[in-house]
Amino acid sequence: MAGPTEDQNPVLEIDGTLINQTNNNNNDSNSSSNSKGKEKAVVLVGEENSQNQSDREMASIHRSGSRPQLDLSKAAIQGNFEEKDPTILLPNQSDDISHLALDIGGSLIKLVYFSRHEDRPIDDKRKKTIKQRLGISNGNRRSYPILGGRLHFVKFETAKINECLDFIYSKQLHRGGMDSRHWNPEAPANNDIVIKKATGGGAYKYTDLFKERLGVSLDKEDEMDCLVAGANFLLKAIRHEAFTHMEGHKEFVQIDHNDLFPYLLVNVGSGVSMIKVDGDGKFERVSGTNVGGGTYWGLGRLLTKCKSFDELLELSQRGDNRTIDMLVGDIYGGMDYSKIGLSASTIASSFGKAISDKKELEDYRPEDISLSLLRMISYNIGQIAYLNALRFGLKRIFFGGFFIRGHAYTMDTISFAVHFWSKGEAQAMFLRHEGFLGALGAFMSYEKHGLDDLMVHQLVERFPMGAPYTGGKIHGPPLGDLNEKISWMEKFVLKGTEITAPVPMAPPGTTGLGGFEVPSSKGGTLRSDASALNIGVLHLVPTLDVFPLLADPKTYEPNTIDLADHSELEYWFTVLSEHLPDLVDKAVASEGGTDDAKRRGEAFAHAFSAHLARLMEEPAAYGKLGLANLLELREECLREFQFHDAYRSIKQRENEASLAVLPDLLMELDSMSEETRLLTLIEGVLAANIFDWGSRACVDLYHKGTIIEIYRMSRNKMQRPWRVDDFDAFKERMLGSGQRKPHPHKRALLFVDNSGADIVLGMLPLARELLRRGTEVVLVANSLPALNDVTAMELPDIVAEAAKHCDILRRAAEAGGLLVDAMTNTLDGFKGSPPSVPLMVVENGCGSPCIDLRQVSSELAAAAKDADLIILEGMGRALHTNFNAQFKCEALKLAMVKNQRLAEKLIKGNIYDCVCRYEPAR
Ligand SMILES: CC(C)(COP(=O)(O)O)[C@@H](O)C(=O)NCCC(=O)O
Ligand SMILES: [Mn+2]
Repeated sequence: MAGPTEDQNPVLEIDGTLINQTNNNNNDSNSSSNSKGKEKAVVLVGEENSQNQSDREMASIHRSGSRPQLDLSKAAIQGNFEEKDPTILLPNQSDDISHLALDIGGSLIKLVYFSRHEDRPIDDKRKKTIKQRLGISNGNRRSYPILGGRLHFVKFETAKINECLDFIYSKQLHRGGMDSRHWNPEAPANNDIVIKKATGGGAYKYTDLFKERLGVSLDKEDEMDCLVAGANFLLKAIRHEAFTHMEGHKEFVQIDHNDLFPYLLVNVGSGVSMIKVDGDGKFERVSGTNVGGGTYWGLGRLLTKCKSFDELLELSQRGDNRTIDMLVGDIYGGMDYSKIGLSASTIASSFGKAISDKKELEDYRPEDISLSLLRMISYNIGQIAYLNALRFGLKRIFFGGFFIRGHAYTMDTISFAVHFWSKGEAQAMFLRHEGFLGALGAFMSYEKHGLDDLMVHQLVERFPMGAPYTGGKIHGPPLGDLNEKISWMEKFVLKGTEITAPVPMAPPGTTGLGGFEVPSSKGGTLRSDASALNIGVLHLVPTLDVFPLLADPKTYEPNTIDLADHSELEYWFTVLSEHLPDLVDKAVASEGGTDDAKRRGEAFAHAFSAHLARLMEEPAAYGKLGLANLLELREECLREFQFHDAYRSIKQRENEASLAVLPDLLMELDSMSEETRLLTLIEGVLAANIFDWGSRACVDLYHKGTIIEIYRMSRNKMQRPWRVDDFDAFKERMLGSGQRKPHPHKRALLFVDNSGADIVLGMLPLARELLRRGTEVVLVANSLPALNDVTAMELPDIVAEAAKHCDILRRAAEAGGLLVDAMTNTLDGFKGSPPSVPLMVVENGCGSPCIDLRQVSSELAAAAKDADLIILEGMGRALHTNFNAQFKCEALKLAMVKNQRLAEKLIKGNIYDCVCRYEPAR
């Protein structure tokens, strides 16, 4: 396995005698007080050892445990229908508010429920002023309450309906909250009759049981209506919902919303329905077959004595159908029937060998019987589906229903049949939420819930760990609190395999040439919840938007590195695994190092490792996987175990130390010519980007020397040309050439990265230069913490501190609403100047070191409208993601590459090389 190598060969060397001197003097920020200019700038980074009281007491950020609910301050609005994104808020209600719909089938109960977790609103002045400044109106899009919350998918065996009822009860999903038609937040929780939407035969069969046990009346919805509504919703709203599966290879299909209809929906449950879908609510059941999942299970049970569907499926993994199926080769003496295109291995007759053999049932292996049966039924469904697609001229066929269960072999077999009969013209596609179409459709039948209006960028899928149900499969009673979640995690770890063991999936080539080979994953056991783990919780975040300056959102791909390449996946898997112990230490320290924090730290490590293991086994398990997703998953996992900001004290210390040397740096900059200053500023950004606690090589450096050494050395390494060096083009745009003086940019969006030197000594001075030139500056920072990245919440204080030493920053921050009280006593002598262009701060909508510009905060989208320059800074935002992104306006991508492998791969360079990529407007 390839592993990180850069720390064995560090290219960056620290000179002088202080290299091995452990820097314990964390408070030594005064050592810079006499320094002038960059050579003497002293900023200290210490060991992570002095978690002091004030750190612990620092106000923690109370946000959603997951993707930020971006408009928390509006939470108080409560149903003002004029607002763009009004939220439903129950006063005095601080817990989850939940709603549900059910699909009660013959074998499984599928439950979709919604929870709205109420976050404590933050009194964030920045938000109010930024909204005013940017003129974010709350006008148009919606005229009714919108869901901001989460959609959960859970399933139970119908035979164990009591477990389902217990679950509903313990989650209080049976209580009020909506009437039969629409959300009704004002409805008293103890309504006498509560009506819940349900579909499937069980909605009739179990009416009384629901009434008796939960006091709930089931409002029946038509099954076909629900299937179609569910499928339409998923195909429109989830980016990586549909995929093809051929010969073990899974590929996600980007569905164009405007070109979705018509399609054939094949729902394979106990029986099979084939539905031609022409639009929302427009469909016709054109065909079906009684040979479906129930047939496989029923016949299989009789023939093999298997106790469950999953057991039967698992058997098939080890089967060889040639012992029981009659093949073309059996008839043609081992030869192909090539004249009509049939290979010797083609099944001529399912179970055909059984007629001629003088064998009894006991003489056949149950494994072979199961496989033969599975292929017979899958081919048959695939073939009938194709014929119906042909009949109506439909290009696309989507297969759903619980028969498929994400089972590689089943999907391959169906795909092969469609491919074979259509001669490659038609394609079978599968849905990640295959089993939940009906339940989702029933949920959608509540009017005016806003779901049908959600766009693909407003849904974020998350994969929680440490809950008793993962991706639809219940593993125990629901958990009341974090403590129970951790206990559950510990139990799982003790048990050993269940959640940490990867799911064995058939490797590529499952069906082999022509789809007629036996499964190649012999001996592997299919986990019963193999498919269940493939879906997470859908977070509905109505305030997310597509970044409007993307040149082409349709072709935009945030990730530079595709982890479908297994060697890449292995490499990054190793990097993240090796970083884990240090991260856990930091996380635990950030919570005061208590026993509780240690326990949570361990649970986090197990949960994250389990995710990594799962993804190593099947990279596409959670949808298309890029490096940005892995890095985000880590942050999400931390938040799930309530580590809100693992690097809080490090960030604070580095900010203070950097702010202490800022005046010297500014003074030095002001003494330079315009041209030298611009170069020094860009150098400064690149050099200061070395302060990155996510890079192993950098963290090793911090342990070897003081920050002044690192910073000085980093700046000394800045000789041009950089590995990617478009500085001259950027300079020409900024300063012109000869007599030509270019017009300044109107508004620049600066996507900032790390705290400390990175923001204070790198990006803020650059922002100041732009302001000085008359360009409005918007600092775009994370909504939630990730590593040592600076957040939008933290920035106003940093700017205010910096503004004490700088009149340009002060006036701009005042104009931008960042400073409420005008300050006096400024140091750099610009008093009496005219009002400044504003300096603003907006949050980007993410809590990750990377940024997916298809899903940003609405305030960033609003700020982007007038921007003509984007500056993306750092490895996460400018290299791992967006390195290849193209924009409608000018873009400058600045980063130091702090990983040897990435440097080689991306820029054919070495660790600590720099990227300064300038791209004119498209
Ligand atoms: C997590 C990061 C993207 C953060 O980098 P940044 O955006 O702060 O420049 C980067 O540190 C990273 O890719 N780290 C993992 C690789 C390594 O340890 O070498
Ligand atoms: Mn960073």
